[in-house]
Amino acid sequence: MQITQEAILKTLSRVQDPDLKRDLVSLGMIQDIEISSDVIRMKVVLTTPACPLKEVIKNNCLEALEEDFGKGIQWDLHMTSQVTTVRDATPILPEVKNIIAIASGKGGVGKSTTAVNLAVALSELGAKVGLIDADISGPSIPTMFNVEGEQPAVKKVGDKNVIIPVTQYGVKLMSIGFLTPAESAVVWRGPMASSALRQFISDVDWGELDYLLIDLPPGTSDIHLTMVQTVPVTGALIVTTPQKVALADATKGLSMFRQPQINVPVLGVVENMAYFTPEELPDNKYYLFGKEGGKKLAEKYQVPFLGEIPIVQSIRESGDTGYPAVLKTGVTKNAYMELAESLARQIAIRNAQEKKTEVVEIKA
Ligand SMILES: Nc1ncnc2c1ncn2[C@@H]1O[C@H](COP(=O)(O)OP(=O)(O)OP(=O)(O)O)[C@@H](O)[C@H]1O
Repeated sequence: MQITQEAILKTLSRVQDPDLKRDLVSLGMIQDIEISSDVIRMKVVLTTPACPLKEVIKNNCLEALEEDFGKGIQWDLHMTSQVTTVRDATPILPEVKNIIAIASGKGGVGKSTTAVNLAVALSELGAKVGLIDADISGPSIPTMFNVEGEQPAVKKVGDKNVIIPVTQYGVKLMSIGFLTPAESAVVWRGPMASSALRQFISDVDWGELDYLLIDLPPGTSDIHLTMVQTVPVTGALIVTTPQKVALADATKGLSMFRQPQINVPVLGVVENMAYFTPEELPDNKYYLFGKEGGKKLAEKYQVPFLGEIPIVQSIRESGDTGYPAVLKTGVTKNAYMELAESLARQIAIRNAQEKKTEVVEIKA
């Protein structure tokens, strides 16, 4: 068969993205085909740099091309990515593609730890990432990133002052902890906390981001409502531990996002502290809080189960010293990297299959 752009596209229209269940050509993933006498180059544009199926897709393309055009041709497939979005260009966060809420029902289940390690993992995988610490009365992000005491700069854009986020480990950060001394016990009234979150969303110079994660306070609160009233949230990740009391609260959290008037897609459930493992013996697993509670919750509510994070001493130490566990090697790094890939994958699936989220309007 003669090798033309049309012929190549026809061949590759047989190859499907395994997650999106559509062919690569109609998804616009095959770009910039260059045919020369010794090599044929093209870009394969994936939906996220964190795509765990990169190799599978590449091999499927090469197989189809060889099948149609025979062996002996040198194909150069440049696997690249452009994170997808369903957001419109709005005045609020126009360059932010996906806004992801990290929520839990119960306090202390490791929501902030998960948010921190996910943000760093996504950045390590090549995405542009921001993280808002929306836990206004108990901010922990500055400590977990070892940036306590940092003060974000302010710059003037037109007649408006905008805050420059603090950047650490490749992630842009904003937290009330940067604006109030850590030891001062600020009692935030609901409206003040809500206005702080609104400011973090609209008065911070976030620039271009693939993923902006919002680490919410536990439970369901005014802050949750403020978030969904201020920006359209792409989806929510629910963090839980396996024991019954945590699962009952996680169910409430999950149901809140699903209420018809809120209607934020739940991207999945992650089970933190799923089992204890000594780092030097990662095959030894002790199910201190019961087994597979998060998984069963995900099954019951028909949302994806995105993975298990074990209890490991170094995860706690990493939080306290401000050097996220995902930056170290070993069992914890792998767990968080896999979780980041699963989350990015669910965001791409959600963007391909579901409508954009609308900002919630509360009628008086
Ligand atoms: N997988 C884990 N292994 C070991 N320790 C963990 C793990 N996950 C979280 N922790 C530790 O548990 C404690 C609570 O975690 P974290 O602050 O992330 O919880 P949270 O759900 O965000 O809490 P809050 O309700 O205050 O928002 C911290 O000391 C943290 O280091």
